[in-house]
Amino acid sequence: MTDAPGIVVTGASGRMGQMLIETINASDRATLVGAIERSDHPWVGKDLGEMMGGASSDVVVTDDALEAFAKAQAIVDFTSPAASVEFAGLAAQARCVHVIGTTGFAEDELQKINAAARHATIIRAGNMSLGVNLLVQLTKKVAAALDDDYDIEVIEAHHNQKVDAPSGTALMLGEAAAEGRGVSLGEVADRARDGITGERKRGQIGFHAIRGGDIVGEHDVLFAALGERIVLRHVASDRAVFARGALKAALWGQGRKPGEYDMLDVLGLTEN
Ligand SMILES: NC(=O)C1=CN([C@@H]2O[C@H](COP(=O)(O)OP(=O)(O)OC[C@H]3O[C@@H](n4cnc5c(N)ncnc54)[C@H](OP(=O)(O)O)[C@@H]3O)[C@@H](O)[C@H]2O)C=CC1
Ligand SMILES: O=C(O)C1=N[C@H](C(=O)O)C[C@H](O)C1
Repeated sequence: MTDAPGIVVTGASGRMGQMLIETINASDRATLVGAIERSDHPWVGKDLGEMMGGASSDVVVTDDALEAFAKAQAIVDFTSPAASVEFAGLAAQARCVHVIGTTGFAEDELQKINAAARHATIIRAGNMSLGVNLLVQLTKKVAAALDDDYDIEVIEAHHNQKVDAPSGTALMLGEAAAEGRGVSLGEVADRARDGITGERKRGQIGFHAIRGGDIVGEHDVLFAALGERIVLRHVASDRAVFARGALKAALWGQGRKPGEYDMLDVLGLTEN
């Protein structure tokens, strides 16, 4: 018998799903107790270890999320917005901590997650790495120190399988810059330049998305003024940084009261 919390990974066959499973299996602080895939997925009903190309394991991949969640203390979920909204309801029913790494949510989906957090402990962040969360705080500080003479642009690069843009991280960085400046991101964001756009408007925060090859995740926040530029940069070269953050979040959430938290809370980086 062990005190290590039992964790279920959703989207087990995905890029992050497999990385999370390896990270949990390598840890002595948590135990993998379930793996979820959609009902029509070829892994369902099969041994997880074998599906990942290794030795057989104690876990059989299932499409019955509620049954799996009922045996767990935490769910780690990097899937799709629609799936994460559904899992939030089920995790709340099962009284599990729900760690959400999924990005690309629409406003109404975020509201549903927020509603689930009235009954459940949810930790959601568009990027679970320590480095990006530090960059978020730095971005806020630099934006607060500079005026609108400094044009802010957020540039992100990802692999060619990514389906959402701007990335969740780029939006976190844009929010941090807007907060530092004391403005609402919704009012100053410029997410699509094409054709005769006219001159850049003072105070805008621009977003640019590069997609290619196997780029894991790269983010620059550019502050450009007359005669100088400041660039804050994070480069992820291994998805393990996200998986380690997600596992840390699942452990941090144990015994925490219901509510929606983020990685700044988990990492103790929230400013008073
Ligand atoms: N917050 C962070 O630190 C990070 C966030 N991400 C985000 O995580 C998400 C996943 O990324 P990635 O792993 O690269 O994507 P993948 O497409 O490789 O994996 C997603 C997995 O989720 C599964 N899935 C989707 N819907 C369901 C469902 N209803 N039930 C069960 N499984 C489902 C997919 O199955 P199927 O193939 O059948 O659709 C797939 O196996 C993205 O939103 C990405 O932006 C990624 C890295 C870091
Ligand atoms: O889809 C990805 O791969 C990533 N998604 C996250 C995002 O949207 O920012 C985090 C990371 O950059 C990788």
